Amino acid sequence: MRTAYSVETVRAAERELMDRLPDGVLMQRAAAGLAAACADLLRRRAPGRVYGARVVLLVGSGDNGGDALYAGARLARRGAGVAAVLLAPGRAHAPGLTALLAAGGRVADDPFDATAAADLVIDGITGIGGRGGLRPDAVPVARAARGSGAVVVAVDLPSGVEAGSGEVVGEALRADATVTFGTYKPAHLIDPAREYAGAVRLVDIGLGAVLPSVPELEALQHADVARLLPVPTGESDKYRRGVLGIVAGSARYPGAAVLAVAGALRGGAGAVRYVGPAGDAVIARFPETLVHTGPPAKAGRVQAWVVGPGLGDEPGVRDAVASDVPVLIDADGLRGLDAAAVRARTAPTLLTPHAGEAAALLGIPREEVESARLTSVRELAARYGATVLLKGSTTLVASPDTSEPVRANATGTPWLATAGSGDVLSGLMGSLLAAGLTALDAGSVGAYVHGLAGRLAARGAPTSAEGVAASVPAAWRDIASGP
Ligand SMILES: NC(=O)C1=CN([C@@H]2O[C@H](COP(=O)(O)OP(=O)(O)OC[C@H]3O[C@@H](n4cnc5c(N)ncnc54)[C@H](OP(=O)(O)O)[C@@H]3O)[C@@H](O)[C@H]2O)[C@@H](O)CC1
Ligand SMILES: [K+]
Repeated sequence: MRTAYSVETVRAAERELMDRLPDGVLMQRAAAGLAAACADLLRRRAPGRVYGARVVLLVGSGDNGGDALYAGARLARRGAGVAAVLLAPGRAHAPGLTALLAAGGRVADDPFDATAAADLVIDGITGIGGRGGLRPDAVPVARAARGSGAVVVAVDLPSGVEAGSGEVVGEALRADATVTFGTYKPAHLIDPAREYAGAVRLVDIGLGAVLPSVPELEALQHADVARLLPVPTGESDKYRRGVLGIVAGSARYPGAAVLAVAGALRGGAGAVRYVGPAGDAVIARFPETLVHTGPPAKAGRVQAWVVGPGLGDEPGVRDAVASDVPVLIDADGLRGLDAAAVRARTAPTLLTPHAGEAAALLGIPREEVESARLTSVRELAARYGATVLLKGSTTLVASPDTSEPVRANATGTPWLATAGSGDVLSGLMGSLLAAGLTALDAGSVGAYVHGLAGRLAARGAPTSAEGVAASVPAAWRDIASGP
């Protein structure tokens, strides 16, 4: 599990730890880890060593620049040629600068000449103290660094991203790798910032001992998902594995029903009951489906419902919402959803909007959701008293219980942005709900498996929703077989 804490929590923990340690110890730990990571990266590039490599430090006015200066001093002591570009010359971290100069480093005469010749650039412009994207004076230098062909290593965070939300307002410096300290921050797990960070390495500075036990955000990894995937036992029959009811499809969109059923069957449901007007299309593709044409309430026993994919104006949402089993509501099911009725439910509810649907539910413009995804998913969960999965390049899943961390999933691929892929995801998560996973687990495990299936189906080329569904077993096997 990767866990992330808010900037406020990180700062409080750092204060507590600093009180127990001699001055400067934390920054030295950070700089040592940063220098070691940079040395690794230099060794992987021609000429394959630290000695003689050209390293440029981009140094802002805070401690993030201090980390860069001390790491630069360590690399200079190992024979690298280190030049510091001071973006706020009078305010650069003074002891760090002294250490760099004492180790044989220098201040760059011209930032553009220095970056053009660099093998490696260490971005120490801003870390958790940065606000509002790169400032205008930093932008040309950052662009020159990015365009230089040097490896760019971000200190703690790519400068210009919002540490606590993963937003990027204005310009940020895209890194090949990021070295962070003590704990991940939300920006390492949430797009678009996550994407700016490149490969993230976490350096232990002893913060774990003083961080609260519950993080703000977490991202499941293979081993976590493997533990949560339902596995049938000798005693399992179809009811124990979970019967999922699906209310989906319409005369106009029969395919959505077929794809939701495809996702559900690959998600391990013991049986799938389909309710709606697309029964013929469903049976033609999946003859094992139990088809029902009346209202959902009369369809027979299920352990969970999925309602909404391709539903158009077909009825059925109210029946599912009124049921006493877990319900997943997606797509057309979310239109005009009655918040009071959802809040009154006694069994778990999982809402799975994309940004546009989330915006409609919140009554705000889509761009506002896109730019504040963490806040939006939490707000929706609170308003509806439901678990909410907000789709996107990083999917976020929030429980209405605010003591639970929000889950972030980044296994997806842009190739998943294809018609019907969301219908497959609904069925898959519905199966997991029917198998007894909590809404938070069903949402985050479903998103993880679906994202991986998308990658396996695409392998760098376009794929279809059917292809994604067909790749779910391979993704499942990959996860279950361990790291
Ligand atoms: N605390 C610890 O124990 C440890 C902390 N560590 C390290 O400290 C970092 C946090 O340091 P920090 O708090 O000094 O803030 P930091 O990220 O350097 O930036 C703030 C400075 O930048 C400025 N500035 C703001 N926005 C800007 C912008 N858009 N563009 C340009 N400039 C901007 C702002 O100045 P001002 O607004 O006054 O002009 C302010 O001076 C953390 O990320 C980690 O790397 C590690 O050593 C481990 C131990
Ligand atoms: K940085």
